[in-house]
Amino acid sequence: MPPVKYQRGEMVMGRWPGSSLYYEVKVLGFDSKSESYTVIYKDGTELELMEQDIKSTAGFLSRSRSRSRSPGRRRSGSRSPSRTTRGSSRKSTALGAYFWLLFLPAWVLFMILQGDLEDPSLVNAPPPLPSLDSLWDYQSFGFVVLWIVFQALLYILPVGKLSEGMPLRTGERLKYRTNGFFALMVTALAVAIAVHEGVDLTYVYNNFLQLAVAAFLISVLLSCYCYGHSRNANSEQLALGGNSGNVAYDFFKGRELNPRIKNFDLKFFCEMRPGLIGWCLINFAMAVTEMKLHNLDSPSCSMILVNLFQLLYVLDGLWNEEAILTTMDLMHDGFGFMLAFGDLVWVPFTYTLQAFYLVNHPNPLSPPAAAAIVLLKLIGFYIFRKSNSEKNTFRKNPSDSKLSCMRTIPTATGKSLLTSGWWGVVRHPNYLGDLIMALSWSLPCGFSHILPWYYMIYFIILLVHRESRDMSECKRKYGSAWDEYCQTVPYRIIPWVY
Ligand SMILES: NC(=O)C1=CN([C@@H]2O[C@H](COP(=O)(O)OP(=O)(O)OC[C@H]3O[C@@H](n4cnc5c(N)ncnc54)[C@H](OP(=O)(O)O)[C@@H]3O)[C@@H](O)[C@H]2O)C=CC1
Ligand SMILES: CC(C)CCC[C@@H](C)[C@H]1CC=C2C3=C(CC[C@@]21C)[C@@]1(C)CC[C@H](O)C(C)(C)[C@@H]1CC3
Repeated sequence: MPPVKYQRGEMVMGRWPGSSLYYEVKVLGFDSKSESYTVIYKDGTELELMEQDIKSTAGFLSRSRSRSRSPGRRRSGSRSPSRTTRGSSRKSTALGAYFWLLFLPAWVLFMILQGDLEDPSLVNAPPPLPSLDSLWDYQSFGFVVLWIVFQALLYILPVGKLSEGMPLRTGERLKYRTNGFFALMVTALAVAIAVHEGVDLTYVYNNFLQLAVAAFLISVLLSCYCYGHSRNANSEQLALGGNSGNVAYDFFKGRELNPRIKNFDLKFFCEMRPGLIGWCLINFAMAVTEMKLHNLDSPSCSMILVNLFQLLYVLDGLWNEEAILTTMDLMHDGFGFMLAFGDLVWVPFTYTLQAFYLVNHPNPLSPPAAAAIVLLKLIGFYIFRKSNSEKNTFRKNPSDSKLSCMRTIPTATGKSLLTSGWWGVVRHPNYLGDLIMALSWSLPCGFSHILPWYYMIYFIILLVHRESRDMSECKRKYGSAWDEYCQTVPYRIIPWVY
């Protein structure tokens, strides 16, 4: 056996995988079987490196001093060592951010205006633009602020469990008040009382655009606040992806991983409360509007299905609120415009488009068609729930007795990867279940227009992109163990297809 060149605890220069950049790392150990060193970077990333990817610090520094930044502080897009490539990739990253900052709000505006048309066919696109002053309404803004404050009050109530998040780079675990289900129940009660007292929910349908504009303004203010807040954050509190140094890009992606006002976690709150619960309230308001507009005694079958399916999705998310703590957004993404806008505008005002569409575009369903759609929803829900629960239980306690018969692959980080159960079928079984459910949400709206299929199309793009992002992230984290997992489980989302 060759002698071990670098000793445990020694500071050396480690090559960042896939690049020719070297950073200062600490040697944690040597595995004689794979002949690789486990090293830890300054930002807490642990990787396995071969000897040829390591250089002694003394020899290296004399040659190049300037390359010793930790990867966490690297400019994004700087994987290539060449200056010109770095410059141009930073420029395109910034351009991309400007594009999304303009495109996303414009897209929501387009969808709402298009959905409002009597015939929302693409041949009638683009819809006429409303006047600027008709977009702003004090009352709508007031309602949105009230809604968020109400949800924030429910969130801080000392009711429900205090759950621990995944360990941060510092090893610290943040605490989260997981009382989302309670918040939904109290909100449902408050809405029931309001309707009983004569509050007219058709207001939501009639002022849908103004409410969306108000939520958009709040998301912009919130993103600005978070960007400012991140200026006081230390490097360990910053997300790995949102610190390129380019203002537009960092504003969009979010610099700080877990911005908090005392114990109030802005990312967790926004992702799980105002938008998600607002989605159910808006759907319900659409059902009420449909009844009023068409003089119905009850909402149409399609409207009931869309309402119940999406309500089940939100109920499930809030019931298993703790599981969000092991998702990519909570563990890795910064909180910036993308998530603030996504949570406060995108979710409540575009995920409700099917219900919004059905108000003026009824689609009668035969009982067998309705039964088939319900069955599809249940299959999707089963796969989604089982796979998310398997992963969450495993991440919380890998030796949980419920998982004793599961096969796993160990990784250098100490975490293992599940290779049986749903995670042995495809690499993202939770996405598969989610996509089947998305299909069941669009089917009740029929095939006359593409608008109610928008969610399905968007969701395929989102999840395919998320999957490849997660793949690179896992490859970075787990190295060869991830390759082994990919060989064992060759399909990404759909068995034998993709
Ligand atoms: N309705 C909507 O708009 C959206 C819904 N979603 C849903 O949210 C849920 C969460 O999604 P998301 O955060 O994207 O991804 P996942 O919940 O799938 O989390 C991915 C992480 O899981 C861990 N992991 C991957 N493979 C394995 C394995 N074999 N064994 C154990 N752990 C593994 C890795 O993290 P690590 O190893 O570090 O623990 C990986 O980074 C999904 O159900 C998705 O469908 C997502 C986006 C939008
Ligand atoms: C604006 C962009 C184009 C896209 C923004 C994406 C966000 C809207 C989504 C990113 C991950 C999400 C999750 C849920 C809602 C949508 C966002 C915020 C989720 C809370 C929905 C309910 C589920 O049960 C869940 C698993 C808890 C979801 C977690 C991810």
